[in-house]
Formats: sequence, C-alpha cells, structure tokens
Amino acid sequence: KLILLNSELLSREQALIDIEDRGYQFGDGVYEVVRIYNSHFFELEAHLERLERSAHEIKIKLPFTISELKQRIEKLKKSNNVHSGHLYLQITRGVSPRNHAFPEKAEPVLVAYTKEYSKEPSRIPGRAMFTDDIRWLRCDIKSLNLLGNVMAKDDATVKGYDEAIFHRGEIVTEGSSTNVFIIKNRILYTHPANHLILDGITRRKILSVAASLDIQVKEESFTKQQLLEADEVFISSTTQEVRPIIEVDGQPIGNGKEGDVTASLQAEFEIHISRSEK
Ligand SMILES: Cc1ncc(COP(=O)(O)O)c(CN[C@@H]2CONC2=O)c1O
Repeated sequence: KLILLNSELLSREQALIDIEDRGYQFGDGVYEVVRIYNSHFFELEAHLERLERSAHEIKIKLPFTISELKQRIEKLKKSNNVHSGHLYLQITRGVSPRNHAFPEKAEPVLVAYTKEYSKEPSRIPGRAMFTDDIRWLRCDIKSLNLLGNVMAKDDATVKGYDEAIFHRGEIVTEGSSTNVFIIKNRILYTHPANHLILDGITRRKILSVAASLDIQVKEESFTKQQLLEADEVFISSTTQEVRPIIEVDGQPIGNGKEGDVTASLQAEFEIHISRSEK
C-alpha cells in the first residue's frame, strides 16, 4: 500500500517525516477522514472545503489547489485499490527549527494514506459516558491538536464505554470524535454549528436527510438531563455513520434499544450512500 507524501506516492519506509515537522512538535496542522464506499469517495467536496477552511483558520497557506489535491488522492485510492474504507489526510505547517512563532517560510507537509475495512464499522447500539469538555474554544477547526479528544476517548474506552459525550456545564456539545443528536417527541435536536463543536459532514447530511423525512429539526443545544430523558440518542461521524446510543452513565435511554427515528435516518443515509456510488 502506498502513502502520499506531498506530491509523491511512496512506500511506508520511504515516507519520512522530519523531526522538526510542526505537526509532530506542536500538533500544528489540520486533517480530514474521508469514507470510501465501492471505490468512491463520499462527500469529498464537503471534506476538502472544510479542510481548506481549517487551514485558513490557522493561517496555513495550501501549496496546491483543491483540484491538484483531488487528483493526488484519486491516484492514491486507485493505486491502493481501496473498495470500502477511508482516506486519512493531514497537512502541517511544515519543517522549521523549533519556535512557537510561525516560521517566515516553511513548506506545508501533506500526508495521506488509505485503510481498507476488513469489516464494516460496527453500528451496534453503544453506551457512552459524560465527560467535562475542557477543550479549547475553536473546536470548529479540525486540527491535529487532539489531546482533549483522545484523553476523553481513552477514559471512556478504559471504562468500557463506546464514546465520551462532552458537556460544558449542563450543555452537551459533541462526542470525542462524533456529533451527538437526541430525539424527543419526534423532534431532532443537535448542538448548533459554532466554535464549540466540529460541524460534522455526517451531521450536515443527517440534518438534510431528516428534513426529507419530514422530521422536525432544531439546531439547539440541550442539557445532560434532556439527553437522559430523550426518546432516542445517536452519534454520527464519517466512520460510524448513524450509531444509536442506548445508555449514558449507566442510565438507559428510552426503551434501551435503537429508536425508530434513528433507524429511519440510518436507512435513508444508506440510500444517499448508494446513490453516491454511481
Ligand atoms: C470532534 C469531532 N466531532 C465530530 C466529528 C464528526 O465529523 P464528520 O461527520 O465530519 O466525520 C468528528 C470526526 N472525526 C473523524 C471522523 O472519523 N475519525 C475522525 O477522527 C470529530 O473528530
């Protein structure tokens, strides 16, 4: 399997990263994870648009156009013959002697590689725990600065949960690597897309799919208590699609099983996926 490093397709052994790459030393970079279904990228434009925005927000000037990037990753996907899996892609500010301030000139470093799924990611209903959201206040940027996310996810995993659900005070924001939705009286709620959450590509798709199913949508924040009293809860991400959450902090949600609104959203989402494979 080959790796894309800047504009070259290399073996893993040849794909070398410098010890003074700012992505390595400061987490100074941005990333995307793009799903591949039936050898096609899913929602590629939306992911690359968000990548461009994330880079802009941290003042990284991309050393290539989006169409050049698309060509490179298409070539990578074909070379690796990926059928069902994902592409991981990151761009750092580049290599420069270690200094907090940005280097006068450094060439951003692009790395991308693919993963073939031996089996589809599990959508079995999950169990989550609440975790204080102590991350910085630019969670809308998909950056490599993921300590707040990975420490919460590890804590949840060690305790036997499938996801950590962040909250600031009483307000639920999102999961460690997912967005969070609740359904109450057939109304779908999710945190508004602002600086406190990542505006997930799957989140956006779900909102448009819900509208097409005549499910009322409210992009309004909700509390931990409202989540615990919801009829249904689910999380969403590129890799997990729509995943029901049936228990939080040991408390069952609704009847403790996947809800029918959640199931109908996933079913409609799958139709959109199959349409995209044309
Ligand atoms: C903090 C956070 N919130 C929400 C999401 C969901 O966004 P998408 O719907 O655009 O995927 C992610 C995705 N994280 C990526 C997706 O898979 N693995 C990751 O690290 C995330 O890391």
